Amino acid sequence: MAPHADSGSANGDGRSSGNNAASSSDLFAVSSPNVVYTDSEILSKYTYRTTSVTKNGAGKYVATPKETVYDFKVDRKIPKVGVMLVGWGGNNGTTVTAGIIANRRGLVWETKEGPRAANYYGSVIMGSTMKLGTDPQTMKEVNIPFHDVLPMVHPNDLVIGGWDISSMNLSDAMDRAAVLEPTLKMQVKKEMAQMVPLPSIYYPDFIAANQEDRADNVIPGSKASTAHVEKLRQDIRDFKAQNNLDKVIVQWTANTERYADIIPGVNDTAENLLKAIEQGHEEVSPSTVFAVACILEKTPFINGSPQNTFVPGAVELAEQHGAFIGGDDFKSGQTKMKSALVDFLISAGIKLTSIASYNHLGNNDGKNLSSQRQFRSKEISKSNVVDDMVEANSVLYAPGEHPDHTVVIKYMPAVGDNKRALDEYYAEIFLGGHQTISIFNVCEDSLLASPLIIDLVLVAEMMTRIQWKQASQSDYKGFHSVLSILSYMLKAPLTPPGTPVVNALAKQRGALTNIFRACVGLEPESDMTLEHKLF
Ligand SMILES: NC(=O)c1ccc[n+]([C@@H]2O[C@H](COP(=O)([O-])OP(=O)(O)OC[C@H]3O[C@@H](n4cnc5c(N)ncnc54)[C@H](O)[C@@H]3O)[C@@H](O)[C@H]2O)c1
Ligand SMILES: O=P([O-])([O-])O[C@@H]1[C@@H](O)[C@H](O)[C@@H](O)[C@H](O)[C@@H]1O
Repeated sequence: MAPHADSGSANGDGRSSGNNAASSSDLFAVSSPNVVYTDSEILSKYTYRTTSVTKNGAGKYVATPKETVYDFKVDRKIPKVGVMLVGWGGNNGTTVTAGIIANRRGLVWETKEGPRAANYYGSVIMGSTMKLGTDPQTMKEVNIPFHDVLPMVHPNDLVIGGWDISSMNLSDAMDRAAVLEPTLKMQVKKEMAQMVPLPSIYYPDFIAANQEDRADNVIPGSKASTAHVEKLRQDIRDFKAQNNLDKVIVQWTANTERYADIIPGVNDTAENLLKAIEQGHEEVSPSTVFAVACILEKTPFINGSPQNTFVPGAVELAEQHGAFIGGDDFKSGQTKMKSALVDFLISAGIKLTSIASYNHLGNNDGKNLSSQRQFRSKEISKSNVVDDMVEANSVLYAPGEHPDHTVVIKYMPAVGDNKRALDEYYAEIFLGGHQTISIFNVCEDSLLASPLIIDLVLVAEMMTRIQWKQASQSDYKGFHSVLSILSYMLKAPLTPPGTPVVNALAKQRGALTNIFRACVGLEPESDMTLEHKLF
């Protein structure tokens, strides 16, 4: 039976934006000489204001305000978009698929707390708002749904497909995942039973040996090959054609792999990586093969897991082909909390001295992470999330000084997908005092990660329709291949080579918000509210 994708047709009484029409925000228009709406584009002239800081001969900082004028161009036509998940049959893959079907059909289901209706809670794009501005009469803030700031795809309209080394159809896999209420599952299982993951590549050494019993849906070959790259490229082309799509976005939500060694002559450059794949080098991981296939297909590829999929050769290849990549590791619960709490403590002048992060979970992800080499990938992504905030505060921390930080993950099958996260934050406060913050956080991991999968698709796709140039230039071009704008959804944000990593959650959200605002000629969100102070 040919693998089936989710239909993606926006029917039923779920909300849909209606595909393939030039979309204009019904909610607002910007009235400015710097913003022009045509039928197909939004053209805006944006003055980007920053402060350049240098040191003079006396070692004193000199802060110089700087202005750069950019022209942005947004394609208003909302395309028909497909998303292909690697690891489609997993907890996240089945959950996000069921969630989109439930929203598209406006489903309601009974629970012991009463009826529950489909929603997109936990999606920053679908569940949050941004300040548009202030009403001059009432002096009150006017906030709009984040999704309405630019002509973005609606998740109800996404067509879903993907690959898995497990042949289980999505309905049985949803049962295996044990994430959703039976009263919801019974309403979507018929559609999901028709969805069967495409066979995938499987190189046993990269994931835990305990995953072997799932691997009954495998493309022949246990190491990288050009044939594997070409097969995956063909899969993408077939999916696009079969579903009459304008675009496809691919996301890795398969198991966490061990780190790949970075080997000069093997994966350090684009040329060497392609040659290593051709030669079947055993240090090229399945996720890197997927990344290469997507780059060559100019299909955005996002890594939702912590392994170093984007070896230097893969990044260089993406840059050469002008293809978008993003990652790493969905920032869903314990780490999301950490990236907000650490920012709060340190920016409040409280000297955080130790962070103990423990969690246990019982899903297949936890089973895979019970293997040391796969855990190490996750330990890295969960540990580095405080670095930027610590380094930014030289009042509290001497160069090289940082809080103690430990990460522990244990596999406890009994709790399934409902991860228990226990954190202790210990800090020095005024006059030798201490503050101890203990958090017990039950994260239903797949219900927290699935909305991020949606956000990553919507933002990555939107970025394919945004171009820029400096006012003095003639030709527009796309953003850099490494989509650091995705950082808010990721634990270990990938950034263009040589650029800094920002983990502070508020800064990440600010970047996403203000870049999208700039694309319609609006100034960054400012909480100065001078209009409420200077009168
Ligand atoms: N809150 C979260 O759930 C969360 C947060 C951050 C990161 N992640 C990461 O997301 C990934 C998926 O999480 P999950 O809970 O869905 O895990 P899961 O184990 O339920 O699903 C992973 C799926 O990937 C499949 N798979 C493994 N290797 C594959 C390959 N080479 N090609 C295709 N499919 C393959 C497996 O058969 C399985 O169905 C994990 O790497 C996890 O660490 C999850
Ligand atoms: O909650 P969070 O730190 O963002 O991320 C989660 C970890 O706490 C958990 O141990 C791991 O199994 C999940 O894949 C995910 O990474």
